[in-house]
Amino acid sequence: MLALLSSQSHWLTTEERNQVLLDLKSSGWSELGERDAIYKEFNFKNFNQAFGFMTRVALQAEKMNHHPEWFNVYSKVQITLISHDCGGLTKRDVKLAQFIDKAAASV
Ligand SMILES: C[C@H](O)[C@H](O)[C@H]1CNC2=NC(N)=NC(=O)C2=N1
Repeated sequence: MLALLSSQSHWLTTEERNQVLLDLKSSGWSELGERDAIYKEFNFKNFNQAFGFMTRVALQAEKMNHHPEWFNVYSKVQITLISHDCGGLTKRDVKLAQFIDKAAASV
């Protein structure tokens, strides 16, 4: 059962987690205090760019069946990533965060 759980949830080992958090923090993500989640704010030139970015992220999220918590006003997009089924940060969050950074860089 434990093996099943860990393979389904893609938990990070402590070592992976430390390395990954270091990388994510250097690219502007931060750890949330109240939950085991990561957060980043993106600012674009206008709504069109912000929503184009969100569209690309949405398609990837649907493909991964892993969806962001996000908030958009005009050119600003605030994103929180957490694996709800696990109640914490997993490899799926890391993978989506990396996709999100690439998508934001290519706007
Ligand atoms: C039923 C469906 O598989 C689940 O609700 C998925 C959808 N997307 C999800 N996204 C995130 N971030 N966490 C989840 O636990 C999650 N669960």
